[in-house]
Amino acid sequence: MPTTEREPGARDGPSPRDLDCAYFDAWRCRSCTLLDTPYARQLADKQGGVADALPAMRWHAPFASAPGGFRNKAKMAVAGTLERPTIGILAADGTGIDLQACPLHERPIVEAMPVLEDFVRTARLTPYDVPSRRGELKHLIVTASPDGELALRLVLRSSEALPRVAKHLPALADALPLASASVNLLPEHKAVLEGEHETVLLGGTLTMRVNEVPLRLKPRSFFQTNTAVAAGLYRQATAWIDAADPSRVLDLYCGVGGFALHAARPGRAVAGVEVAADAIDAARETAAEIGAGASFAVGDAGSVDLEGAQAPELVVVNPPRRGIGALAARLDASAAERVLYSSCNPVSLARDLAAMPHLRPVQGRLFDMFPHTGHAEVLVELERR
Ligand SMILES: C[S@@+](CC[C@H](N)C(=O)[O-])C[C@H]1O[C@@H](n2cnc3c(N)ncnc32)[C@H](O)[C@@H]1O
Repeated sequence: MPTTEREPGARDGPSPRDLDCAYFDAWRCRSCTLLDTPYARQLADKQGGVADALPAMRWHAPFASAPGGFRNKAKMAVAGTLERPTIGILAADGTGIDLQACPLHERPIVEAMPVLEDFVRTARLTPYDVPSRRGELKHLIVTASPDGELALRLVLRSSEALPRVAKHLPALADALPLASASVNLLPEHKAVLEGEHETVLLGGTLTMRVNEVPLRLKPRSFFQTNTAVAAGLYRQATAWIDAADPSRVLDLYCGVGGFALHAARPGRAVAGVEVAADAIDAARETAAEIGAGASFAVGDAGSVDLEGAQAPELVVVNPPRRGIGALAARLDASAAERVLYSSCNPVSLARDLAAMPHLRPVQGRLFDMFPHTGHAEVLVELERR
C-alpha cells in the first residue's frame, strides 16, 4: 500500500523493524522511508540494486551499519518561539517539528539537544520564522566525534545575536563536551543549510579518530556521515590499495584526507587534491601529526595533471553526487593502472564507468552509510584492460 494512503499512527501489525521511532509512528517525520522494512531486507535489496545496475564485477558482501545511533551529524532547523523553540525539521507550511530525540543520531548529539534548547532561550536566539521571514536562529548543526566531543554550528540570519552567543558560550561549554563552536551567517531567505561566512568562537577543529587516524574536521568541511561505516570504507580501500601496492597514489576530492592518510606508507608517494582550502589545511595538519608521507593541494580535481614522470599509478576518486564528469575521459586515457571509485550515487557512477572503457570494474562493495533510505554508497575497483 502506498505510504500516502496510510492513516496517521497506523502500523502494519507487529513490525519486525530494527529501529523504533516515535516520530515516524506519529507521522511527524517520514524521512526514513524504509523504516518499516527489516534492516537485513533493506541491505539485501540495496545490494541487489547496485549489483543489477553495475554488473560484470565481483560484489563482496555488503558492509552493514548499526540500525540506529549511527549519524555523526545533526542538521536541525529551528522554529517555534523563543519560549518554546522546536529543533528538528520544517513542515511544508514552514512551521517547526521537534525531533530532538531522532534515533538516527549518535547518543552525545541526542543528549545535547535539551541543553541546546535551553541555550536558545538563555542567549535569546529568536528562532527564524520562515513564513514571516522574521527571527535570527535558522539551524543548529551538531557533529559528534568518536571520542564523544561535539562541534556546534549556529546558523544565524545576521550578526545581531553574535555578542549574546559569545557571552553565554562559556556556560554552554561547561555543560557540553564542545571542541568547537562557530556561527555561520545566512542572511538570504533561501532553502539552503548555511551561508559563506563563518566565525569561530571556540576551538575550530573536531578530531574524528577513524581507525586510529586523527582526521580533523573544520566547521565547513565535508565528513562522511556514518563514522563506523566510513571506517570500514577506508579500511577496504586501503586493503585494495595495499594489494596492488602502487608507489604513487592520488586521492582526488580528498576532503580532510581520509583515503590518502589511510593509504600512506613508507616508500609510497601519496597526494590529495580538494577544492576546499580548510579541508586541505586539516589534511596537512593530520599528516604532520602522524608523520605520514602525504602531500595535499587545493585544486580542481578535473584539471589535475595525470601525466609525466610523477603520474599516479592508482587514483582514488570520491566525488560529490554529480560524479566526475569530464575527468572520466582523462582517467581513461591516463597511465593510471587502477582507479578506486567511491560513490554515493550509483546513477552517476554507472555513467562515469561507461565513460572509462579502458578501465574494467573488477570488484565492488556496498557500504550502507544511510540505513532506512534508498541511498547507496559503493566502492568499486577498476583495473586497466
Ligand atoms: C564526497 S566528498 C569526499 C571527501 C573525502 N574523500 C572523504 O572521504 O571525506 C566530496 C569532496 O569533493 C570536494 N569537491 C567538490 N568539487 C570538487 C572539485 N571540482 N575538485 C576537487 N574537490 C571537489 C568537496 O569539497 C568534498 O570535500
